Amino acid sequence: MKLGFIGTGNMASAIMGGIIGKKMISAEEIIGADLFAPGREKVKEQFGIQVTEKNQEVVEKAEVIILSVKPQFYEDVINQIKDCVKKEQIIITIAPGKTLAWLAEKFGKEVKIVRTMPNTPALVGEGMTAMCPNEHMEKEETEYVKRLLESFGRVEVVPERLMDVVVSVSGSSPAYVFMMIEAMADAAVSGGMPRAQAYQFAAQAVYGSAKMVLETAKHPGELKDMVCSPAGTTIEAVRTLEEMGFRSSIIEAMKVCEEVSRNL
Ligand SMILES: NC(=O)C1=CN([C@@H]2O[C@H](COP(=O)(O)OP(=O)(O)OC[C@H]3O[C@@H](n4cnc5c(N)ncnc54)[C@H](O)[C@@H]3O)[C@@H](O)[C@H]2O)C=CC1
Ligand SMILES: O=C(O)[C@@H]1CCC=N1
Repeated sequence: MKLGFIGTGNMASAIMGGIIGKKMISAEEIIGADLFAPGREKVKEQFGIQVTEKNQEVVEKAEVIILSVKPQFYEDVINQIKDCVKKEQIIITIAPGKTLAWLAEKFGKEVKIVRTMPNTPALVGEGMTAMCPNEHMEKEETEYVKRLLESFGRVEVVPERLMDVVVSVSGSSPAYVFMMIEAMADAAVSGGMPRAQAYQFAAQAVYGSAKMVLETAKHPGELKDMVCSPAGTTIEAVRTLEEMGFRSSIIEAMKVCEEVSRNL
């Protein structure tokens, strides 16, 4: 087995979908453990991976292990597996707030760890992941993990101090973007557009706008100005958004998100 997951919920499924979809690792070489039987069966059926109820079995069989349980369960899981983890295995963490220092203390021995923060667009190969290897990772091992993570989107190695910011700007942000798409579609429905069509229009507009930011390297403000014709429709929408605190509500929400991550 090349890859193992402890916890086969939303984020693990998104990563599995991305990795298998890009043929980076085949489903037969992936094993996942979950306490919850229907959760295990779901990924077995959806992706064709091997599943087990025993976390230790994942550690016995996999070369790279992703700890994909909620942060609150990290300590229990680490206590369960730490004695079976071998020196050459690589542990990837995806939980907010769980620092490399905390992880090292909980494992209590030399373990290769890469702290990461992915996001659910991994499922469609458009994830954004930050990674931060510990001191026991060799250069080639870090490169291998980076390639693995790149199979489901973009990856950046960042200093660990930025990890809580990453949670708010990319780990959690798909939720805010989905809310915006939902709200945009609701307004379009209110204007008479059928709902399915409204989601398509709203989502494609968000997707295309994001692509413009990434591909033109222009300042987002300049791209916004390009849409606003004098005395036109858009500038009135922009004025209303400013009046309703659109940008400050996003900034404030993200500061709270960052703070929660720091304290988990
Ligand atoms: N959902 C997201 O968008 C993102 C989640 N994350 C992180 O990913 C991790 C997992 O989050 P989700 O997938 O959203 O949660 P989830 O609740 O969908 O999945 C967690 C899974 O772990 C299982 N589980 C709980 N205790 C276990 C144990 N002791 N042994 C084995 N399995 C156990 C649960 O049954 C569940 O299926 C969390 O640390 C979260 O912060 C990181 C980035 C994005
Ligand atoms: O909500 C959470 O705690 C996780 C971390 C980033 C996205 N979801």
